[in-house]
Amino acid sequence: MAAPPTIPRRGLFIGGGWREPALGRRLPVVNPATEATIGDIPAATAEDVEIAVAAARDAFSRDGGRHWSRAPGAVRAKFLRAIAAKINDRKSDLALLETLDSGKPLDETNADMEDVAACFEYYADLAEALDEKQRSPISLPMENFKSHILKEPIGVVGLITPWNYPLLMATWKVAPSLAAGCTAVLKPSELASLTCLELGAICIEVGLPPGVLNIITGLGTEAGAPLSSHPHVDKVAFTGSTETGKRIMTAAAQMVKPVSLELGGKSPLIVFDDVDIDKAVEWAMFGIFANAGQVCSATSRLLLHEKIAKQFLDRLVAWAKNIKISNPLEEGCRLGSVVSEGQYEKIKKFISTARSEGATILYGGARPQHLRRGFFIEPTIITDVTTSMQIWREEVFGPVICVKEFRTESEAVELANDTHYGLAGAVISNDQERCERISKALHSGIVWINCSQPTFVQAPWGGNKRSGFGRELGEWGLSNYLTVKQVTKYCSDEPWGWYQSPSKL
Ligand SMILES: NC(=O)C1=CN([C@@H]2O[C@H](COP(=O)(O)OP(=O)(O)OC[C@H]3O[C@@H](n4cnc5c(N)ncnc54)[C@H](O)[C@@H]3O)[C@@H](O)[C@H]2O)C=CC1
Ligand SMILES: N=C(N)NCCCC(=O)O
Ligand code: NA
Repeated sequence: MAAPPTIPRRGLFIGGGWREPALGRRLPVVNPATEATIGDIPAATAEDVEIAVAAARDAFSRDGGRHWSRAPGAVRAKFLRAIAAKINDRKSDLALLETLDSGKPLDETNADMEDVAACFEYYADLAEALDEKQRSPISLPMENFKSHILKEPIGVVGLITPWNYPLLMATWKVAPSLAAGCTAVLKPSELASLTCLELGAICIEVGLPPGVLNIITGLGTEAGAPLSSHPHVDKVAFTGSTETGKRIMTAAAQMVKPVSLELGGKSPLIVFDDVDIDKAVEWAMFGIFANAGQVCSATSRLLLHEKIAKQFLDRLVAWAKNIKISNPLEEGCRLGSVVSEGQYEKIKKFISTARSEGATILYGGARPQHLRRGFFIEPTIITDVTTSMQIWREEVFGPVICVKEFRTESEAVELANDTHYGLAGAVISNDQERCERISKALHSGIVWINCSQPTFVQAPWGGNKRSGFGRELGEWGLSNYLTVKQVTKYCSDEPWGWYQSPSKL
């Protein structure tokens, strides 16, 4: 097991430097795998939001935007690449900090740090490519006119992010918004902010112009809410719960401020009877037990063809028993703790409600016996589920999968779409045409075929229905932070000639 590092004591990152919160308050940092308090983070309030937004506004318009918002994309790309390089240099200490803060297995946080660096690199490329896309002509039906397009940064953006992939979810917003030329105020989750604060330290090291990125930690109600309603914030991008998403959209609506929302999910995984059972079981496990199921796209509803259901569940239980559940710093850990006591209690409540509604806890459902402290929950498999049960309808955000059987393809699709959410869906079958049909029939923004969860920075990410709207990642992620301006020019020497000219006399 790696030695725990000391937890850096940071301030709020505003205007290029550290600053104590106006009210001087701090919040404890809890390691959920040990329940120990291991440090603290600043607790920003509306006073700090004012200062951070002012710093971002100033950075947006300083020197007419010459050094950032109107600079060539290549200038911004240099900073994004420098950040990526620092993330790579510090990969293992960042992974360790994030594991201590969130309970995620070290192998997962290491992979996440690689994704963080790759995301900064990717948007550096897109920032450069943006220069070539400027002034693209629009063809008009009148030759007296010429028109072209400018893609401009939307302004100051508020980025409010969750704890499940603390630095990665922040990066999905920070990298494209800075690539676009926006300046930003990031508000990470109070449950896991350590690595986002380290991003502030990295911004200092690479000499990012002051105020381009500001990072304020604190509670949602105290720091997130004033950010989402701030009149000088031009857009809010949010990932988190559907309830908080509604609040943010309501606050933003008062100023007709655009929002993009990446919210909860209850995504299905459909398994047909023509599959290699063990391969399919492993994807089903990855879809719900990776990151202890605290994934918005987790495939938490398993739909099994009745012909293979029994055999599949036997193998699923056998594989689940084999998962290494341990302190997330231990080598080979595949299931750490969940993020907090609150989340732990919430998951246990979901399991007890399922039981009292008549479902069967086929496997798991409790604290692993060998772990006395920490917010650990066994991988949990729930059967005998009806479509009116809470466990079928609501997002658990824990290592809990519920199972139903189906007979026909159309029944599978109907069950899969029986949800208010629409983030992701997955199908496993050897019949490629069937997979194609199902990928069209699922009401979701993401479909995985013969897998669940692999995520690539190049491909669009986001949902439908109550999973939100807007797409992150890929070129869509950049468009989120750009506005499109048309510039139309009259280029004839002739007068317009609509009104009659008065006589000259
Ligand atoms: N879709 C996803 O990726 C996530 C979904 N969730 C779901 O949400 C449940 C609750 O978890 P929370 O951490 O409480 O999620 P949350 O949605 O409240 O938190 C996400 C972010 O929003 C901020 N926030 C909270 N209230 C706010 C407000 N009124 N205005 C502006 N910002 C606000 C939080 O401080 C955090 O930075 C989880 O059990 C899970 O079901 C949680 C995290 C991520
Ligand atoms: N990096 C991977 N594999 N997944 C990201 C999931 C993002 C989310 O929960 O919103
Ligand atoms: Na924590």
